[in-house]
Amino acid sequence: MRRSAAPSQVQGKSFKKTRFIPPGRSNADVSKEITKMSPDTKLFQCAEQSQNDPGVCSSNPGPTEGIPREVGDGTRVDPLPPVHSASKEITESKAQEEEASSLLKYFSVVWCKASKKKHKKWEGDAILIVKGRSFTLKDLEGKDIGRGIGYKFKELENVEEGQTLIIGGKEIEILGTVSSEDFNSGKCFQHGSGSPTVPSSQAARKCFSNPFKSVCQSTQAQGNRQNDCRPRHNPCTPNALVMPRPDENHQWMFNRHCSPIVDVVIDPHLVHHLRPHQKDGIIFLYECVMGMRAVGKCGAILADEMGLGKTLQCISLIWTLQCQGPYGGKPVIKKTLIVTPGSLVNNWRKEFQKWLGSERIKIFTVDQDHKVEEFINSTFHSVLIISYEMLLRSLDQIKTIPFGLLICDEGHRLKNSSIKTTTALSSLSCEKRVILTGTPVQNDLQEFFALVDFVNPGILGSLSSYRKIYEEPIIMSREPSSSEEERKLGERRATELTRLTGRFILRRTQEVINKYLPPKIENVVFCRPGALQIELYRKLLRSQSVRFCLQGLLENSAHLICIGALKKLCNHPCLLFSSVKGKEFSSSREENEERNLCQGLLSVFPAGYNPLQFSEKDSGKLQVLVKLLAVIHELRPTEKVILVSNYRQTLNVLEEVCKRHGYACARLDGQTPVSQRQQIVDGFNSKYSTDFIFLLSSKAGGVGLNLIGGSHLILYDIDWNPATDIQAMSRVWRDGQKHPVHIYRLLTTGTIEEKIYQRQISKQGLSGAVVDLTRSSEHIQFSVEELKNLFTLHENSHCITHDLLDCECTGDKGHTEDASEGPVASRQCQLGPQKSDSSRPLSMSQLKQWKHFSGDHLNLPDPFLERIRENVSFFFQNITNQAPAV
Ligand SMILES: Nc1ncnc2c1ncn2[C@@H]1O[C@H](COP(=O)(O)OP(=O)(O)OP(=O)(O)O)[C@@H](O)[C@H]1O
Ligand SMILES: [Mg+2]
Repeated sequence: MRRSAAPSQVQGKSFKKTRFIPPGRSNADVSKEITKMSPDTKLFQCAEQSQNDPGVCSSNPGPTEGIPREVGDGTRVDPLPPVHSASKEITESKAQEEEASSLLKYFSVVWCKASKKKHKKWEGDAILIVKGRSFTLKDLEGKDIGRGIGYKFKELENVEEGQTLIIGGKEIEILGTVSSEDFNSGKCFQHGSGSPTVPSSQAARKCFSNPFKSVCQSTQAQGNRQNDCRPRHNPCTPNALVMPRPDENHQWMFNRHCSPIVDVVIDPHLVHHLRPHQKDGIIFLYECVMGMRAVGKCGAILADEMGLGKTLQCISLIWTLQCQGPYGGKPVIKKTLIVTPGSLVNNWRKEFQKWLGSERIKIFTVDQDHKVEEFINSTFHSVLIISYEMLLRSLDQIKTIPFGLLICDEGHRLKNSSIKTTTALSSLSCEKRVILTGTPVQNDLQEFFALVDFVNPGILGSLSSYRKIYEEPIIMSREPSSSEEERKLGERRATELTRLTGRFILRRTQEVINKYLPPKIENVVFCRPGALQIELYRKLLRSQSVRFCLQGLLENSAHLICIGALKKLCNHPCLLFSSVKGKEFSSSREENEERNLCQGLLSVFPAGYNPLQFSEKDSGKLQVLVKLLAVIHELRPTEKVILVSNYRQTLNVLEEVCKRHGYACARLDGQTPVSQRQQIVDGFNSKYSTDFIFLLSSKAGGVGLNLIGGSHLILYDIDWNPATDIQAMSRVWRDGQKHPVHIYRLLTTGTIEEKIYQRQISKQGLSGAVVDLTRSSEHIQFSVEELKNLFTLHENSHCITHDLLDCECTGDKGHTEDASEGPVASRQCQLGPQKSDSSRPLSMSQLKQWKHFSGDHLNLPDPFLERIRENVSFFFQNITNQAPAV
């Protein structure tokens, strides 16, 4: 050991007698500290040579003094300490050198600035990493707060528990060793995140075998309390769903008045309806919000796939917590706040009514006529349902209400901690927070942090520590250039992050309810473009704007205008015509550019063309649509159709088609007042409805709606973002649907629509992180190569998507690729490989396994497809659940 560097020699005797008052220790410990400090206190040199201990550096001059060096990550290190004489260095054995390089130890330490002050306090915890002949000191946020290299192996090897050292101007005390397992997983950095007090709900449930025996023992002492502490529902009935009882830790923390423990039992009226996964989900939610899964944290993320009944699970939780509690039977909460997209406010009310009737619980929904004040003044309403928009407007009032539980429906919108809504909701004092989302939450590590930190603030530390401890190592490990060591560290950190957050995130996939659902027949239909469409398409591709785009000469969003024009043309040429005719006086730059682009096309339209009297023959897809509607109407007169487009103008065209053919229709788009939306949905779902068609703008109202009144869903156009389409498709194939569900995705053969579809299902589209409803196409970047591909019309192919699949068939035999051909490609979650997930977009190789036929195929297996074949060049079809009797 370097005696020359001992504090007694460097800093004089006063330092030797330094008295520490470490946080949380009694004065009795101080004498021990002193003994530890001297003479064994070791002095190390470090990167963070503090200004106030110059003596450390200069006390022992040596050969390398004054030459700054760099450590691995480029950090400049102060001059190496003159630790040993040159001759000693030379005599160090080679074997020792080798030993040194394999030395790797981790210690938990406390630290404070080294000073001569009498009364010092430890300033924080840290992790000391001793590696080879160097050390690094990291705070619990993962930040380096000290480092140094070039020590003698022996010095570092002998570091042990209880020692007090000075390194880089910091005084540290070694508290204990940290296993490499705990370091690699990042566990040693976790503070305050708590560990599960209940390992699993299964284990917890075991202790219920005889609830009356141990629970609520009616001793004399409990006397009058006996009646209060009986479970609200009998936990002994065969189907009783009993919540896990709190363990001793929980009781110690929350049962301050030593009330008797009472079983919390879900209302049998609800249990009767619950699916098995919903029962598990309710136990999960209960454990989370009661703080039984992570000490001191009461949040949960329920990320079940769309249609799994997240609403019912929450209603069960609310109803239970508002009436019952484990301590003396006292209700855990009094009031609940549910925040949801505007179009779902009334859906929530309906679901409450559906499952609990109107007497058990009083719901208050905020709208134009019903303000938050009414809820504040009401004594009998206990649940407030409000839209995100209204919440922002009434935040000050909402803050005054002591909500016990906060539920954020479609909560993936809180993924950005800096947006207004997240800030507003975070400012509420309510600790029990639940996020509901059907969208996977683990695809982006920063968004993941925001959601987790919202429900359980601080559980992953600060954002900067999260980045250092999890995000950076995980991302680094996925770089092709990462070392073996980096790869392993990243994997371990990812595993640990999953373990840590897995306690309060639950996701189940569609498969769990498949058996309760009717068959689903999905079709991708490639429609031949009409003659006018082809002519206009060619002309558009030859336009100056497109040529400039391909030469990279146009700025900003010019390519988006060209893409927009092509998409309109695919829907119907009349939409292009209207872009010129309807907008002569537009002041917006985009509209002007679009008008200029389309102006040159007018000569292609027949003289006297009137867009309002459009012909169905001018659009391949519209022709297919008209025939499809006719055959559904004819073969399934009692069934109804949802017709989806992303554009209001297209919905206008489709509405006009409905009128022409005498089909009654309902419509919901971005302009439909929020207050009317549920009524429109209910009207359509009702068996008394005379509407045959529901026109839906997927962007406006797709999320969360139940449109089980319809069993045929036609996606008229395609969005860049597969999540938009997946959301729309999930509206019909869900609990309550009685008929086999038919889904038709219409694409115009050889055009940009096929390219968008390919992008949706190819790796490129997926790695662009578009599996997310809140991302819009404006953020998609295109290379010139990609634009060239987008701006090409393939006139001679039946289906360029099929051509890309490398499938050997010619589309004439109803070909299906052997499903055993290999693993199906899917997007990797940043936390590691995921289970199959039906809300993820289809991949190319999955598509290859679908049945596929060319339009010329002789025996189409489906009467609906048979009727439209004349205008169709290719079909893909996939049937989930058993084959329907079509
Ligand atoms: N156990 C059940 N039995 C019958 N119907 C159910 C059951 N659970 C839920 N449902 C019904 O299933 C439909 C879908 O439920 P819900 O709207 O809660 O889905 P979700 O999980 O919120 O989906 P999304 O992510 O699309 O919002 C609703 O009509 C609901 O009433
Ligand atoms: Mg929902």
